[in-house]
Amino acid sequence: MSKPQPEVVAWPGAAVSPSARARQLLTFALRQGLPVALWRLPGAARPQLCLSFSAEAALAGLPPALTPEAPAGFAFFPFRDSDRNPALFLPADVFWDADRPAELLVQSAGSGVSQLLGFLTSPDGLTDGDMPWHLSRQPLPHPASRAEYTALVETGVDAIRHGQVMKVVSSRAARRPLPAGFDALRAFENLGQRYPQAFVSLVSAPGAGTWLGASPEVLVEIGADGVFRTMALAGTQPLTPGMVPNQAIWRQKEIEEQALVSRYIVNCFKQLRLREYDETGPRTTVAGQLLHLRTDFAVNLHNVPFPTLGTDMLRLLHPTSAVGGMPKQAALSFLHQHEGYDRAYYSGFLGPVNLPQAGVARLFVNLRCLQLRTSEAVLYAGAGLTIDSDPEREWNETEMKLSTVAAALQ
Ligand SMILES: C=C(O[C@H]1C=CC=C(C(=O)O)[C@@H]1O)C(=O)O
Repeated sequence: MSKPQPEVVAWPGAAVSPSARARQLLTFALRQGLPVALWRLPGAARPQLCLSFSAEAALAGLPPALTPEAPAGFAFFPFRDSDRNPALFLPADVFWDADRPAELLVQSAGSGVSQLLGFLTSPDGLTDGDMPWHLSRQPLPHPASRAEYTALVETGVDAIRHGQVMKVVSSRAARRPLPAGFDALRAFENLGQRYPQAFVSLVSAPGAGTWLGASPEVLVEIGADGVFRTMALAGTQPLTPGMVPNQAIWRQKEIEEQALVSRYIVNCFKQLRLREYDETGPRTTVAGQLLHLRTDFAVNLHNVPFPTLGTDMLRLLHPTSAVGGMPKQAALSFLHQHEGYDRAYYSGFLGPVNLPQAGVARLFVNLRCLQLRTSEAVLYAGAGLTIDSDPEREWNETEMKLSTVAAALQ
């Protein structure tokens, strides 16, 4: 049976700016206690939004299927699936694209749609104060002090030296007060301007809270061109003034750290017995004020008949060794035992599936992100450890990574 096709409905209210329309849609969702996601794809000028009429329907359990027949919506997946951090897939009951601001794509006419259209007809003057962002009910994560993080790095290097793991990505949370008059939508727009090549997102959902981020890392992409893509992104150094990115020099530590991520991806292809992939890199890539090493992997699905490749690879890849480590299970147990806080949705994945076009999926690793709480933000960052890691350098690296999203708090 074919999927029901969404209907185009004209925006019922005044012809205000795309930003004001996004605020109206967000406000409607939040006041109704519904999940909502707003995102701006890398290189795109304007954002897109997806809203679900039921919070329960967004509780997914499994990673999404990435086939054209699968439901359209927005995936929001934690680092580890648990009752505390449920795996979400926000069905696209309403989809809005700021490139076509006067149109709403609705899945089926019903009471949710009538309420939304009623609200949009007379939304009254809205400000951020009117936006009751969803807040996580989980305890605030413990922010690691410099001494605690240093001890974690030392324990990680020891575990590598003793052969328990080859690589592990140790991370930490940091808490920052929200500035007076903080407006999450403006912060999202600000991140979009600062980081044109990032996947910028603002997701608010019951149970998960509200998350804002600017990710540089594709987890799985199936493009309109029928090409499956993923990347191995690791190794970090600052982009200093006057530096030419493709002349950056990398130490053996970063080369090895990134090569392990590439090897992990190649192993996932091997598990699926797929040999026909293209591998390009590693090359230096810019992510805000940072440089990383990146290898791109691509499979042309027109030439390789493998309809479930996206779904299968997503399930094998997450969490990659760019956020967990190698071997995967040993690294994850190390983190569970020693990291000392709940990553929640940091280093999970997120992005649109079959939205708006069936067969297209864009999933990113949830990096360079923060979680909103009542009067503060929780920021997250990690750094890949190898046998050559130096605790002070790793602390500085997490500081640099935190400053990517901290820019939204200025
Ligand atoms: C884990 C993070 O980054 C990953 C992606 C790129 C470079 C990384 C690194 O150099 O350690 C990490 O693997 C993070 O930003 O929190």
